[in-house]
Amino acid sequence: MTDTAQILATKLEKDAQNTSKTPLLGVNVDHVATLRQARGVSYPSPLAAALLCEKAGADGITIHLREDRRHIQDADVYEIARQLTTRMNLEMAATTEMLEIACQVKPYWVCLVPEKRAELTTEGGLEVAAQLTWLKEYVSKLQAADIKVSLFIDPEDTQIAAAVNCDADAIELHTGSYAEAGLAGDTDRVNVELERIKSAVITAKKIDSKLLVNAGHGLTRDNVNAIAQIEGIYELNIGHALIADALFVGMDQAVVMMKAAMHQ
Ligand SMILES: CC(=O)[C@@H](O)[C@H](O)COP(=O)(O)O
Ligand SMILES: NCC(=O)COP(=O)(O)O
Repeated sequence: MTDTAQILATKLEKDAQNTSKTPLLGVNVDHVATLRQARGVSYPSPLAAALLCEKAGADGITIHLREDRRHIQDADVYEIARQLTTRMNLEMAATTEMLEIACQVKPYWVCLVPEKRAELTTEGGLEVAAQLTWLKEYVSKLQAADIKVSLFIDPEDTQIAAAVNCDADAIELHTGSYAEAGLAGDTDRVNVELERIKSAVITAKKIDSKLLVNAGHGLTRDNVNAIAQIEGIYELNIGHALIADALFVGMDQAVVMMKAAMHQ
C-alpha cells in the first residue's frame, strides 16, 4: 500500500468508528451543478466544489444523480468518484439503470431515495415497508459489489424496522419536516419533529445496535445544532443551505461555519 493509500485507509477506519459525540459532515454539492445547468455551460464545477469541501474538513461528499439529470450528470459521478479522497455518498432511486451505474462507479455509500419527477426536492422518505422484496434484493446486489447501503427514510418505526429487514448498513432520517417547521416559525411543531427524530434514533439503535444512523435534508446553520447534539447520529448530509452560504463566504468557509454550528 502506498503512503497516501495508507493514510486514507486509516482515516476511513477512524471515520467508520466515529466515536466523537458530534456527527461527521457530508456535503451535498448538487446545487453547484444546478447553477451550471441553469446556463448549460461547464462552470461552476461540482468536482471543484467537492475538493474544496474536503480540504476544508468535510468528511464525505454527497451527490444525487436524479433520473431527470436536472443537476448532477453521469460524467460528474465518474469524475468525482475518481478524485475524492474522502467517501462518496451517491443518492439515487432504486431503479435498474441506477444499479448499473452504481456498480460501475462503486461509491463508498449508496443512499436509496424516493424520486418524483415533479418535485422541487425530495419530499418524503423511501417507502421501504411497501417494497420490501424489491429493496432487499436491490440492497444485496449493491452490497455484493462492495458498496455500503443507506436508506433515506422518514423517522417512523415501521420504516426503520423495514430498513433493518433489508439488511441496510445505515439509514438516513429525513429532517425535512423539522426544517420546514422552523422556516414556518412554528416552535411547537419544531419540538414535535425533533422528538420524532430523537425517538427514531433510539428505536434504530434498539433494533440493531450496529446500524449507522445519519440524518439530513433542509439543515442549515440555524437549525443544525439540535440535530447534531442527538446522541447516536453518525453523519449529517447538508447541501442546499451550505452551498447558499458559500455564495457569500466561499466554499471552504461555508464548511468551517457549518462544522462550527454543529459543534456549538
Ligand atoms: C435525498 C435528499 O434529501 C436530498 O439530498 C436530495 O438530494 C435532494 O435532492 P435535490 O438535491 O435535488 O434537492
Ligand atoms: N440527504 C440530504 C442531503 O444530501 C442534503 O439535503 P439538502 O441540505 O440539500 O436539503
